[in-house]
Amino acid sequence: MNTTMLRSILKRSSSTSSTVSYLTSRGFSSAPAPERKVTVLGAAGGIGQPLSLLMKLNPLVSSLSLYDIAGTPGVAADVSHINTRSEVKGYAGEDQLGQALEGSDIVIIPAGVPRKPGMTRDDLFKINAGIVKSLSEAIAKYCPNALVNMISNPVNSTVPIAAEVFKSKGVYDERRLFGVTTLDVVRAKTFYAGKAKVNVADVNVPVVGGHAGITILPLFSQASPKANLSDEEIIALTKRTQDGGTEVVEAKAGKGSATLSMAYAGAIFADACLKGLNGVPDVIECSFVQSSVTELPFFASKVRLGKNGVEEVFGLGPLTDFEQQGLEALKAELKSSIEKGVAFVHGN
Ligand SMILES: NC(=O)C1=CN([C@@H]2O[C@H](COP(=O)(O)OP(=O)(O)OC[C@H]3O[C@@H](n4cnc5c(N)ncnc54)[C@H](O)[C@@H]3O)[C@@H](O)[C@H]2O)C=CC1
Ligand SMILES: O=C([O-])CC(=O)C(=O)O
Repeated sequence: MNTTMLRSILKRSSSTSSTVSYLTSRGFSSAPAPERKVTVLGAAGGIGQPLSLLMKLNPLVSSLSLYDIAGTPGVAADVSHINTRSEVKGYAGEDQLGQALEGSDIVIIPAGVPRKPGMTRDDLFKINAGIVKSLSEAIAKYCPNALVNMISNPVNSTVPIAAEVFKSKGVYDERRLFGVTTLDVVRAKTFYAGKAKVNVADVNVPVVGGHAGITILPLFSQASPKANLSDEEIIALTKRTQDGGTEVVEAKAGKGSATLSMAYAGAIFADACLKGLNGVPDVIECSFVQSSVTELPFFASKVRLGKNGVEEVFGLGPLTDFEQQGLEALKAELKSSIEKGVAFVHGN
């Protein structure tokens, strides 16, 4: 397939979603944009590979660094043949991690094990906490100013782990650490559009809280365009959004969790970070960040992205009784997941 054909296919599909505009409106040309290095840690994995592809398509990226413990030379060679702006380099094994990270503007982390049916995201803590801790130590050493997009689960704990590592190394800046919750927003938009029978490209739904089960709180009362959905429909949409990850885990029946939709969501979020860094105004996404929106130290809500990362954390806005109950109900679990991450770094 040549570039013209691919562009025309993407153009047609873009009529259903404005969020892929970076793939379409700017086409594949090298729009004048500053040099930006994006590094993917876990680039040979189920998320890492399609995410690397999507980042290769992003004209805001000038250097794409693909790191994994193994398998990255092949992924990098493959992706590097795509005729877009960025130069691609693959790095495999810990002794190449420093080189992979040096000079990064954004580090995206989908490294770690995924769920199998019957597991919760917290069941991944045992393995992924250690992976995230050692990768965060390397980020602190080699690219302490990078924006970190944490995908590895359990996000509710891995983000606090990264924060504690950065604090212990004296490089923590809360504006530069993000838990990627974009997939919850992507799902909420899709499910809402289906139920409300509105064009999915026009839909916006904030999703707040965290990224596991009931800690995922979509605010359908703030969804646009407005639709007249019954209480039962809102309850069902909320539950489906909260269980979206499990829906995929069960459908994949032991072969992992969401990878393609997550790669899409991760590419959307990284694109928003790049736009913010480049000074594009009013870039707003939901993300799990250090927060004073509630009494919890980390919380997902809408944030404005800018040249320093998070420029503004937005409050929750008016909530319905149902959403208020959901908010109160999620706090205990989210608090204990955050504390578990903090305790892990401090060895207790
Ligand atoms: N935030 C979110 O919304 C979502 C998060 N996830 C999470 O993303 C993570 C990755 O999922 P998949 O890509 O499906 O898993 P996968 O197993 O297909 O890929 C993970 C990759 O990480 C690599 N890896 C392991 N240790 C590493 C290390 N120390 N340094 C660098 N790379 C390392 C592995 O070699 C593998 O290539 C999981 O923890 C999963 O739960 C998945 C979907 C959505
Ligand atoms: O459910 C999982 O384990 C992966 C994930 O975070 C998601 O798909 O939202």
